Amino acid sequence: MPSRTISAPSPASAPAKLPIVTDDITRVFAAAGAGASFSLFITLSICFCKIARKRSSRAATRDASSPPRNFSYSSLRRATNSFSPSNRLGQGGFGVVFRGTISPSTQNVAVKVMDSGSLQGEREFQNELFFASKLDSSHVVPVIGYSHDLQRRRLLLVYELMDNGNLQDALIHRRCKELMDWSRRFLVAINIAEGIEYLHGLEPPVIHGDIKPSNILLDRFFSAKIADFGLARLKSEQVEIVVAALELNGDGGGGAEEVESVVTGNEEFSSGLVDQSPGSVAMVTASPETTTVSLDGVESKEWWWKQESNVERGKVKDYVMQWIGSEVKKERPSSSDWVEGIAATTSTKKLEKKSTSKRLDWWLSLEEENEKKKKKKKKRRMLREWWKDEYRRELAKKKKKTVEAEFCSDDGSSVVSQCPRRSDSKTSSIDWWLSGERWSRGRGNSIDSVSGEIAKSCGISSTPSMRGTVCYAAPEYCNLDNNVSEKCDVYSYGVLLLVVVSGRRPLEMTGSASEIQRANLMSWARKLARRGRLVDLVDQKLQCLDQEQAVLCITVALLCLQRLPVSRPSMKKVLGMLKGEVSLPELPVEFSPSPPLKSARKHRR
Ligand SMILES: Nc1ncnc2c1ncn2[C@@H]1O[C@H](COP(=O)(O)OP(=O)(O)OP(=O)(O)O)[C@@H](O)[C@H]1O
Repeated sequence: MPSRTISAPSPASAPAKLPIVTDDITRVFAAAGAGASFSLFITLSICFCKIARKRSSRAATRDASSPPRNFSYSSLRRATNSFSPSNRLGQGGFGVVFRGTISPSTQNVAVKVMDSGSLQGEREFQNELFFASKLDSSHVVPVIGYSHDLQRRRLLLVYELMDNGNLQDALIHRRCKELMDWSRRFLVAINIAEGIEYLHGLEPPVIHGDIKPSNILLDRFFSAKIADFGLARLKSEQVEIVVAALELNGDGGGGAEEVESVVTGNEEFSSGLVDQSPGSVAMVTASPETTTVSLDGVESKEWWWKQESNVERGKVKDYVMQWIGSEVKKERPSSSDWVEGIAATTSTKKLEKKSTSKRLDWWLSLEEENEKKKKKKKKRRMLREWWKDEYRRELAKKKKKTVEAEFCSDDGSSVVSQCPRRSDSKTSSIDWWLSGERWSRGRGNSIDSVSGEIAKSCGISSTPSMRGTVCYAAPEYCNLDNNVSEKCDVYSYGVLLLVVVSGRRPLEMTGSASEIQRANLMSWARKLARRGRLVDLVDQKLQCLDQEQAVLCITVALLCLQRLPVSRPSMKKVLGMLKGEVSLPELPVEFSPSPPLKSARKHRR
C-alpha cells in the first residue's frame, strides 16, 4: 500500500511562490497610491471648498468695515438674465429693481438700476453707498455692492434680496396672509422701531428722512428691515432744538404758542448729505455762476472729507473717495474747475478750450434736464388742480357742511400742524395735502407723484420728494429750512404705525360721504381718540388680535404725530412703550375722550 507522505517542498517548487509575493507588493503599492491620491483629492477639494466659500462669503456678507463690492456691469447683467422683465421686482422714483443671482456664490440679490441720466438718481446712489459703509444692523437692508458703467452711463446698486418684498405691497396690495396675523404685524412694527432707534443711536445720528411702508422690506421670515437711504442724512452736531415763543395768527386767537425750531450752528453740515453735497448743488443749480457762488470753492471731494471727519474724525472710506474723486469728477467738472477755468493762463489754452466745451456740454445737459423737470412740474400742477376741483365739486354736491366743518376742525391742529407757515383757517387739511407747494420740490419721477396712484386707487402716491413723502413727512420737514431732526423720522413712524394697525393708506378717498371723515387716517385717529373709540381704527380682517396691544400702538402713533417735534417721544421711548418697558405718558388734552371744554380752549390759547 503506497504510503502517503507529506514531503517537504522541493527546492524546485520555490520559484512558483515568487509571483505571489510580487502580487502582494504590487497590491500594497497600489493601495498606497490610491490612498495617497485619495488624500490628495480630499486635500484639494477641501482647499477648493475653502476658496469657494471665501469667495461666496465675500459676496454674501459684508460687514460695515469692508467697502461695498465693485461689480462689473456684465456680471450684474448675467445675474439678472439681461435685466429680464420677468426678474423685475419693482420700480421706485429712480429706477427699476431686478432680482438676480450672483455666481459663483448663487446668492440672491436685488439690483437697482438707476435711471440713466437722472441726476437725482446719482445723488441717491452716492448717498446709499456712503451709508452702506456706516450701517451694520439686522434691521437695515444691506448694500452688497455697486457698479458704475461709464460707457452706458448706468449706476447700479446691489442689495441683499428681501424675499417678501416691501411692506406696502404685502400689507395693502397683496394683503399677505402672514400679515393678517396680529402678532406678526406687531413684530413688524417693533422691528421698524428697532431699526430707526439704531439709526438715531449712531454717532452722529442718522436721519432716514423717508420712512414709509414701501421703504420697509420683509425678509423670508417677515422680519422688517429699513431700506432706501437715498434721502438719509447725518445729524449735525450743531443742530440743537430750541423752543421759542411765536405768535400764531391763523386761528384769530393771536395767542403765543411754543413752537420748536432747529438752529444750525454750521450751515455746512446742517442739512446732511442730500442737500449739502456741492456735487448735488451743482447738479441742481442750472448755471455755473450760481454753482460757483453756492459752492464757495468747496470741492466735492472736500465735502466728503468733511462728512467723514464729522463721523470718524479723519477716517475716510477709500472707495467713496475713489468714486467721487475719479468718476464724478471725470463726468462733471467741479466748482473749482469753474474757478480755475477763469484763471487759466494762455499756456493752458488748448486744455482750457477742451474743458470749456466739456463744461458747455454739461451745462446744456443740465438745461435740458431743467426743461424736462419744468414740463413734469406743469403736468403735476394740472393734475393737482384737477384733483382739487374734483374734491371741491364733491363737497359742494353733497352739501354736507357739517362733515366738512368736522373734517377741518378735526385736523384743526393739523391745518396748522401740517404746515405751520401756511396756517389758513379756511383751508382744510386735505387742501393742504393736495396743495402744490408741498410738491414744489418733488423728485422728477418716472412715476408721477400725483398721477400714479390717485388715478388708480384714489389714494396718495408714496413717491417721495426731496423732502420726504407726502403724508409721511413731518410738518417741519416740508419747510425748506434746515430744521431736520430725528423727530422727523418719529413723525413718519407714527403714520406708518397707523398704517400697520389699520392696514390701509394714510389718505384714501372712496368718494362716499360716510368715508370722507375717514379719508385722512391721522385725523380719523385723532377723532377716534376724542371719542374714546381707538379700536375702530384696527384692521377688521386681523386674526388673533390683541386689542390692548393694537390700542397701545395707535396711542403711541398719536404721540409721534404731535405737531411740535419737542413733544414727540424719542425713538428709544417709542420702542420702550411698545415693548411695555416704559409707561405711556398721558395723551395730550385734545385727544382725551371727554376734554373739559373750557380748559381745552384755554390750552389752545
Ligand atoms: N433688496 C430688495 N429686495 C427685494 N425687493 C426689493 C429690494 N429693493 C427694492 N425692492 C423692490 O423694488 C421696489 C422699488 O424699490 P426702490 O427703492 O427703487 O423704490 P421705492 O422705495 O419703492 O420708491 P422710491 O425710490 O420712489 O422711494 C421696492 O418697492 C421693492 O418692492
